Amino acid sequence: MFNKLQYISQGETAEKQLYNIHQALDAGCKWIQMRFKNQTFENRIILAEAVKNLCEEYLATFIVNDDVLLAHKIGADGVHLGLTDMNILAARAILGDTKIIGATANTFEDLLLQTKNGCDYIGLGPFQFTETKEKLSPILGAEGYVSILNKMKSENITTPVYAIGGITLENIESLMKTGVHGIAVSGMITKSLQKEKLVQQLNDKLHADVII
Ligand SMILES: Cc1ncc(COP(=O)(O)OP(=O)(O)O)c(N)n1
Ligand SMILES: Cc1nc(C(=O)O)sc1CCOP(=O)(O)O
Ligand SMILES: [Mg+2]
Repeated sequence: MFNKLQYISQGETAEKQLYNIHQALDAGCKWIQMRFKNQTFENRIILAEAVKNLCEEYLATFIVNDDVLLAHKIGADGVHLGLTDMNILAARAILGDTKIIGATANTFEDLLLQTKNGCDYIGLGPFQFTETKEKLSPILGAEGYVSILNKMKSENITTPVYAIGGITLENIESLMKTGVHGIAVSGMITKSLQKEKLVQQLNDKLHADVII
């Protein structure tokens, strides 16, 4: 089963991205999504190669945001695709069955479509406002997760769901109670001055027994 904590990278330059990813790995993150927007393919491939090597060294899973062809070219562990990115079926045809394909959802209808198309996990959000992403979909709040996760249960959909968007340490308990498998975070880890302690605290909360 997938790790319960996914770190999504930040950084205006390739150097800053690599630094942030290295810090997250040193702090104990075992799943990295490289999110490096508005860059040339060449810049992204240079960074992706370096991140792939680093993740191999740290025995971490490495997925690429948005770009199926880049993920395929460098042999990443997978991709994360949003509602306006490449379709999951098309991505599966390129990457095959062994690679991870994550998909974004904001509603139960999105989730139904993405799971029918065979994604491996869902990134469901945003939980709350975040400055990390522009053009956010409507905010779900804890109630949104309860409603969507309950519908999933009644339809016997078992694809793991990751909560995303503005998540802080204080939110984890209530989010885990909704039945999500884990969380995907960017700002919280990137900005932390005590990353190792934070990742330990996150993992403790993510692995605590919750009564749903
Ligand atoms: C785990 C996870 N969930 C959701 C997203 C958002 O993907 P997308 O909607 O394609 O937006 P961008 O990240 O591409 O701006 C994600 N990246 N990861
Ligand atoms: C990349 C992304 N996607 C979102 C969605 O709702 O689909 S929210 C988001 C940003 C996640 O970063 P942070 O933890 O800093 O808020
Ligand atoms: Mg995208």
